[in-house]
Amino acid sequence: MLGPLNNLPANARVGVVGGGISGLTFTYFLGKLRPDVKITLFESQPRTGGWIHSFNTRDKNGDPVMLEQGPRTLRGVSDGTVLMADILRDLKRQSAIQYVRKRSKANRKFLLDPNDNLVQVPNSITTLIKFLLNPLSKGLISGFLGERMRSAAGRPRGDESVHSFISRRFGNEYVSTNLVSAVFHGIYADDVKQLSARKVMGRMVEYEAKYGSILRGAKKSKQANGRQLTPSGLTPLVSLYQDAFEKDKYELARLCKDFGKYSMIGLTGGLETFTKAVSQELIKWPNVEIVTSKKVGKITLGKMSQQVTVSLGGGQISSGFDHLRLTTNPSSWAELFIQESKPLSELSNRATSNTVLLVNYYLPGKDVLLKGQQGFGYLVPQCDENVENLLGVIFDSVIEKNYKAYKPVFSRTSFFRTKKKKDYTKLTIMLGGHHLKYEANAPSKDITIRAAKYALHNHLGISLEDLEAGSWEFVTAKNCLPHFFVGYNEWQNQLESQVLQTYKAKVSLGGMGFSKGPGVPDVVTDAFQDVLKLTEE
Ligand SMILES: Cc1cc2nc3c(=O)[nH]c(=O)nc-3n(C[C@H](O)[C@H](O)[C@H](O)COP(=O)(O)OP(=O)(O)OC[C@H]3O[C@@H](n4cnc5c(N)ncnc54)[C@H](O)[C@@H]3O)c2cc1C
Ligand SMILES: C=CC1=C(C)c2cc3[nH]c(cc4nc(cc5[nH]c(cc1n2)c(C)c5CCC(=O)O)C(CCC(=O)O)=C4C)c(C)c3C=C
Repeated sequence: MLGPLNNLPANARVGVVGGGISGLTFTYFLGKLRPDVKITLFESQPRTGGWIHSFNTRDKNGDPVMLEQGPRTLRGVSDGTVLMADILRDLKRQSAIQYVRKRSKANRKFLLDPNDNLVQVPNSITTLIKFLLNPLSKGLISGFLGERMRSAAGRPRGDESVHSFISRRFGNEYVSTNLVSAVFHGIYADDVKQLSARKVMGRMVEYEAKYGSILRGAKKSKQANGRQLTPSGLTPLVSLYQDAFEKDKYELARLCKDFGKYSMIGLTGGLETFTKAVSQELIKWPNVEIVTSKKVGKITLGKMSQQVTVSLGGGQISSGFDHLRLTTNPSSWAELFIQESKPLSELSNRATSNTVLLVNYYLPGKDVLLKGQQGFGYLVPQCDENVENLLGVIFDSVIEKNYKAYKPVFSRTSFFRTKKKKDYTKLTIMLGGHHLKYEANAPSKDITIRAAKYALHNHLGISLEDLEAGSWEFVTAKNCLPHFFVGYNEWQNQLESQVLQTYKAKVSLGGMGFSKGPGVPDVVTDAFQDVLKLTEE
């Protein structure tokens, strides 16, 4: 949240809407910094964790298997990841942390070319040559060579789409539709022609505004900044965290240094290991109450008391909050604000979101991915014909097999060799996203699994026999990602200021739609920053 927030009075009551990682970490930071504050967290589902869902099931042989039905990895170079690792250490769960090295096979990413072949995103001279020879690279060399010379005069005053921005800077539309669109499928499940350049590539937009070119800006800012660390080896935000919680500087500096070297971080048992550990901790705290299976409805502000009330369905209400934190998807807020302010509710109506169809495939006893296919997974650009509405496929088994256990120097290492696990294939096929906007209803489970099989057979050459021999799971992640439309930042500022005004700075906005980015580390950082604002003296 960009705006200022009121300081919490002593013994204040705070409500938190949403028990995903945003709501849980907000509650954790606040409950720890201010034990006098009584916090109630409301979650509409029977479980906490939100989109973080490591689903424990059994394969066809009855053996246990964990399938990620949401996020699975965290950026290494990220303050939020450092904060999460430190929380795990506090909860004595740091042994769950694992990482992927930058040079690991699991860090190889592929794109699907128009002939349904995988082409590797370059990480060496050989892969660069292959990549440049692929039809997907059309316009890339000329685009790059001319980028510095290309005038910024056509720059619009306001926002524009990612497609428009990239096409202007690279002097053709191919770079956007063939390459950039694939990357944005793998973060926002969205269409480059509908995504806000300012929201999702703000830094590049700033480079153009300041230096007239993305490449010139990137060079200048690299020379100027690098990764900024304080003299103690902490980033500015981790330094604030260290100060707020009186943490050991050296241990945090070690995390910042180590994680900066890793391409991604995961957790044994899946990312839900984190949200479960935090939930289990919070239920022990006397100042925290977690209320599950309760959907927050309308939010109102008492005229006399100036305290916030929420309705919980069936005529139930919960009142007397000095502050309410919203961490849910902005596309559901119009109905929350309707009773307090119609204009605010109407403004919220502008928010929409994307739905992802998620299919998990698990085959025990065999790795069906070829040697050249071993990597993180592949993404599908918008230029591909793509009858399946595929966004991309993640190769979970490759990631899992290439994880290394994170062992800080001061922890004890095991001298016992771990037993070699049996081979297997685990893939997550992600479909839908913006492609679904043109369909009246999301396709059924059967149709979606059939589309996933078709894609795996055609793109990876997996035999129909192996596909039939595996276990299949399907989940519709309905409205799981905010749609960052052109003009989003302006809308966000407007909505924030109207919320602050309407609810007298007693309601704050967090979660994916209001953090710096949509990733797990971003929402955790955002939760911490807003807790600081509420508790600063
Ligand atoms: C398919 C997919 C893959 C992803 N992959 C990655 C990845 O690899 N790396 C990464 O960093 N990020 C990834 N993300 C993003 C990541 O999932 C989010 O950053 C994170 O889960 C956001 O957490 P949250 O708490 O803000 O929101 P949510 O997880 O959406 O939690 C919100 C909670 O609020 C509850 N709720 C909703 N309405 C109400 C109401 N009215 N009253 C009470 N409760 C309510 C919901 O049930 C939910 O539990 C991915 C997202 C998706 C969908
Ligand atoms: C290469 C295959 C990938 C597919 C398929 C994919 C699908 C997918 N991802 C999201 C949402 C997010 N992904 C994020 C990070 C991320 N995703 C991939 C690759 C694929 N994603 C990589 C290599 C990474 C970076 C590594 C990591 O940070 O984990 C993020 C976080 C972005 C951030 O800034 O931190 C999100 C969010 C969706 C919705 C999706 C469905 C198609």
